[in-house]
Amino acid sequence: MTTHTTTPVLETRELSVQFGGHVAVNRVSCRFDSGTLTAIVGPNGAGKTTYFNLISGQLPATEGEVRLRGRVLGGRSAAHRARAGLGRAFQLTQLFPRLSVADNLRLVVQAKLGLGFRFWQPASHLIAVDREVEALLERVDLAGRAEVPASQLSHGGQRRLEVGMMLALDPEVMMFDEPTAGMSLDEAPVVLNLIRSIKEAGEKTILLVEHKMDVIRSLADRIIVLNNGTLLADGEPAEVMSLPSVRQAYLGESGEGAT
Ligand SMILES: Nc1ncnc2c1ncn2[C@@H]1O[C@H](COP(=O)(O)OP(=O)(O)OP(=O)(O)O)[C@@H](O)[C@H]1O
Repeated sequence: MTTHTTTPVLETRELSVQFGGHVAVNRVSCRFDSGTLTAIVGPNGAGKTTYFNLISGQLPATEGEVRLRGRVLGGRSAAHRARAGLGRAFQLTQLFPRLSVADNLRLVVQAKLGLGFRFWQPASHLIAVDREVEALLERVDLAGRAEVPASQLSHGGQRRLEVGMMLALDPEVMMFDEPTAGMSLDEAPVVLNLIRSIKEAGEKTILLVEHKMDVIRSLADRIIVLNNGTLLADGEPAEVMSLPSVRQAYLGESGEGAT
């Protein structure tokens, strides 16, 4: 049995949720450390997004706990968990569609800096906010679209803006649920390179739900495999993906997509 001497950044213990008679996530215990990127994989309906929802507080657990730096988050709301350091790039639910791209980011930056939404601010605060917004626009490759309403961005642009909003919060834990889904071939690398650079900086704990094997191979230090809500395997990517039980469950008996 592995013994752990340090407190992980994030931990789930026996985390479970049941919908009616169906156990969608079943006693999943996992630890996630700083500077690591863990891919959460599994077949459709395995419980990946539900596991994310339990961690981020979108969904209350039936049993078990989520701990951030050792502290049980209990029934804390998603907003509380975000403030505590659990960030998630949502799927287009956080944007203010009529506000410009820059203003969407500005709202988050102001909230993060504790400036709220007061109209009158010292000039030094406004300059700091503008600088931060400009840097974020560059990072998500939206500098050229800064004044466009968020609703007019492409799907991929909106998803990049959401990533920017999560970066603006600068949470300790960053959760990405299929971050390149629906993106064009030239948009996806922007997000993948961004995730890679965050990982290489080594300060964040990154969780990634992803189906694409090439993305997983290029980014993940570790894979956890869910199947029918249960943790099937946990370890180094090549090793885990070669396990017969994983190939059977995740890739199907044909082994399609295994390479
Ligand atoms: N709110 C809910 N009410 C009832 N059942 C739910 C709810 N949310 C998820 N489920 C069920 O829980 C199971 C896990 O769903 P989940 O979306 O987490 O799977 P997933 O691994 O993310 O799948 P996919 O790869 O297709 O996105 C599925 O059987 C799903 O139908």
